[in-house]
Amino acid sequence: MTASSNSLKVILLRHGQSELNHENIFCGWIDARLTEKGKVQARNAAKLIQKYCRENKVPLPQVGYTSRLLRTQQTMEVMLDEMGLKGSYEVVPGVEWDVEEGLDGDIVKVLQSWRLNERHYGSWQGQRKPQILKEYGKEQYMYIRRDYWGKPPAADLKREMVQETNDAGSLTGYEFKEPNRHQKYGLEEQNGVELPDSESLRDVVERMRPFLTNVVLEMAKQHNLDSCLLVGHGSSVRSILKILQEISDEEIKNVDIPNATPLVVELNKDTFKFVNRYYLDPETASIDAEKVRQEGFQNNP
Ligand SMILES: O=C(O)[C@H](O)COP(=O)(O)O
Repeated sequence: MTASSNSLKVILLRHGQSELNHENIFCGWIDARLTEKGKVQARNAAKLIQKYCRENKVPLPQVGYTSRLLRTQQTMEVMLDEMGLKGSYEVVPGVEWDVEEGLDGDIVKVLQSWRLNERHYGSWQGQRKPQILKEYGKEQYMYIRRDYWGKPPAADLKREMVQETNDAGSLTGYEFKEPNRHQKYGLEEQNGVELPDSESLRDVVERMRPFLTNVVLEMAKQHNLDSCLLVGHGSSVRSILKILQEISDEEIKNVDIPNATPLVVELNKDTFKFVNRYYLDPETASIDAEKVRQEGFQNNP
């Protein structure tokens, strides 16, 4: 794909396959790690980005973004390693960042925000998708997974989520639980951030928008960036696309995001208006996106 000149290339991708993706279990804010396949996917994504940047004379990203969840950080680490780059990681608890801070040419500044986290899947987190499908039926299952307003039942934070140090088995029948929030999100708590116990896609768009506007696009403007690299999740990438491309509430229902295939969103450098969007491996993306949509309807992938 030939990039248009003088546009900002937001290189977006969902993390590589995680342990829970592999098990067909709803993950959300559970801090799953990448599988070996997920790491290989991340390495391949880096090679696609290097090829794209070389062929289009686009500088490799100087700024990167991940969520606060391990699977996006691991994906970023593998990709930067593959590109021969070093990353300097910093958590941004709010929606302000000193965009005038200089960039070090040899180091990629990687900002990490809870606002890039996957949607919170509420009480569905840790549950097997085929089981939830059976319990809720196809219509409700897909409404909650893909409709803009679909929202899972809230997690009982008093039980599933506070993972004490000696977590002797699950009190809720869950095999997996979120990490203890006071440990994982201490910075956010100190900044008075209220973290969710269940989210619709709309909720994700609302918490994503200020970070995109005040940090991601401001950084691009301040440093006249040609590209930036953002590693998110299925629903957080859908939210970013909805905002940048102004996709309707109806149309976003049909968007599924595959693991680890880079998606370039080109924006006008002056107005940040949407110009174009394309996968760097469209065939693989189309096949894998359909597999994502079908999760739960078949046994483990
Ligand atoms: O959090 C997860 O389990 C997945 O990223 C959600 O996947 P889905 O929204 O495609 O079911």
